[in-house]
Amino acid sequence: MVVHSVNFRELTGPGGHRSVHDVLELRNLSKRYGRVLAVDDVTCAVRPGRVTGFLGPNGAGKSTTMRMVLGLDRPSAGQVLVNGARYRDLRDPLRHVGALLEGSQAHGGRSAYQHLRWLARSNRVPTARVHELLGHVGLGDVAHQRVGGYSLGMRQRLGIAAALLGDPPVLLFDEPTNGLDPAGVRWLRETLRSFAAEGRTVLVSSHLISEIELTADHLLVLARGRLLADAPLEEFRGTEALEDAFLRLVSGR
Ligand SMILES: Nc1ncnc2c1ncn2[C@@H]1O[C@H](COP(=O)(O)OP(=O)(O)OP(=O)(O)O)[C@@H](O)[C@H]1O
Repeated sequence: MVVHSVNFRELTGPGGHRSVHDVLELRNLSKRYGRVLAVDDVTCAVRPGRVTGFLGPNGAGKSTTMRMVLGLDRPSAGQVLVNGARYRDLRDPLRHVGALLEGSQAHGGRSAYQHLRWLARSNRVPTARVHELLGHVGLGDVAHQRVGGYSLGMRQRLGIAAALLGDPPVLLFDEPTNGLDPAGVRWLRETLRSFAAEGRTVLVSSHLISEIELTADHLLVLARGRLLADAPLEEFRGTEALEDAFLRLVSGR
């Protein structure tokens, strides 16, 4: 599959809404599921103009945090603010926050084009952008095929296109490299870096420490729901390999 390198400024964005101050703030955020405290009093700001890597072992609370940002899960305490507003109070939310979450998929019976056009209409995004994005994420040739027949990597590309539809200043990606081939992984890395260079706020979770090392400027580390680090990557790593610094921190040694 051919993947184009993208200058997203060339795309037809809805425009006129980007603010250089689009910060994502988590304030004393907690989420409890029964006896499990999945997110435990997390306070931090995810800032624009850089890629923030979100690291943590399985079950650390990363996906739960991202779901709360998008209003898909209700915090047990605390709040999430996108540029000072709660997600549910945003008009045309896709124009403020774009997200690729695990398990967020298009209906298998629809084509990629139909899925994106439906999202675009419900968020007042011009249909022209759907055509452009499908080409840019490398799905132009299969745009009218049923999503049910797509490979994992193709589904990820569709999810990335959906996240970009509203040209949002804030982007969340939960394990975005899942299923991507090496060219796709590189494309994604360059895409995330270019978003940060454009002044967007980019939060990306991954278990691939080496990939985060190549992509992120800043790190948030979560373990058992608690925020253990909020630091520039260079500072966090010090003289160690990132993997060693991370494993030492989360094991408490
Ligand atoms: N809907 C739910 N109901 C009950 N418990 C849940 C639910 N969602 C998450 N949890 C629990 O909350 C904790 C945090 O899970 P979460 O999926 O946020 O972690 P994660 O850091 O994204 O993990 P992974 O890296 O494995 O995807 C886990 O103990 C998980 O079992």
